Amino acid sequence: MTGLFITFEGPEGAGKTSVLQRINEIYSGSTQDILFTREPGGIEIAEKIREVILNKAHTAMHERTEALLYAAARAQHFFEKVEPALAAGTHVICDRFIDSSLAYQGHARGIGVAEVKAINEFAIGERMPDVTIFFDIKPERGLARIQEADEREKNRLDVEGLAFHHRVYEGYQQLITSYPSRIRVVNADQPIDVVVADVLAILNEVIGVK
Ligand SMILES: Nc1ncnc2c1ncn2[C@@H]1O[C@H](COP(=O)(O)OP(=O)(O)OP(=O)(O)O)[C@@H](O)[C@H]1O
Ligand SMILES: Cc1cn([C@H]2C[C@H](O)[C@@H](COP(=O)(O)O)O2)c(=O)[nH]c1=O
Repeated sequence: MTGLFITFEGPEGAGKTSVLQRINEIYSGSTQDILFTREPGGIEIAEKIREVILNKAHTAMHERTEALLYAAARAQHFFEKVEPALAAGTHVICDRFIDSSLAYQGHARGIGVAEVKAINEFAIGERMPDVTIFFDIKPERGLARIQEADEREKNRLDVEGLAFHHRVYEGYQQLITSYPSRIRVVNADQPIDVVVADVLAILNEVIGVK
């Protein structure tokens, strides 16, 4: 049986990475076979593309270049790491996937959701996640968390203006309406232990208890 493909999505500072790390610790030593990974990145070639996309010095990057680079990183990561794991029966939990491209490049950058979906179909075919957990937090709250986190270096997208991050949030709201059975919404503006518990409840429901 193939594994389930689960993605975490949401605005900057929503807590996706922190919760993924906590879930990883909770599931380590369990009988469940789960691979934790992230986009853009997750494997060497895609991590190199990540450095190019997120480098703050690359202010001249055209939005179409950006969309194509995310799709290229996704193709490499998907075919090299995600697809083989799913085929071997391993569940995959990925920090960001195609919905990020649809919300950030398609909606917030203004390229168009259908256009960005089309280049991603070229990159990875029509594969969508089985389940997506949306970490719901208003952009101001998420960005404030990042500002407070001294250890975190701000990347080229973090430093976009608030209006951009509002459009990202709006893009995600449209995706939630478009994919009501796939996208599950968790209130990410709660203490991290509560967010972890809410995410675990969904994971236990879809992949079984740890
Ligand atoms: N529930 C929470 N309450 C308060 N602070 C939190 C919570 N979850 C995460 N944080 C803090 O917020 C900051 C951003 O968290 P994290 O990197 O996990 O978010 P993210 O969704 O992965 O962000 P990005 O997509 O921008 O990388 C970190 O400093 C983290 O410690
Ligand atoms: C996959 C993907 C990501 N992005 C943006 C979202 C974030 O600003 C960065 C990734 O940084 P993180 O700390 O790992 O969350 O990239 C995007 O715009 N489009 C995408 O497809």
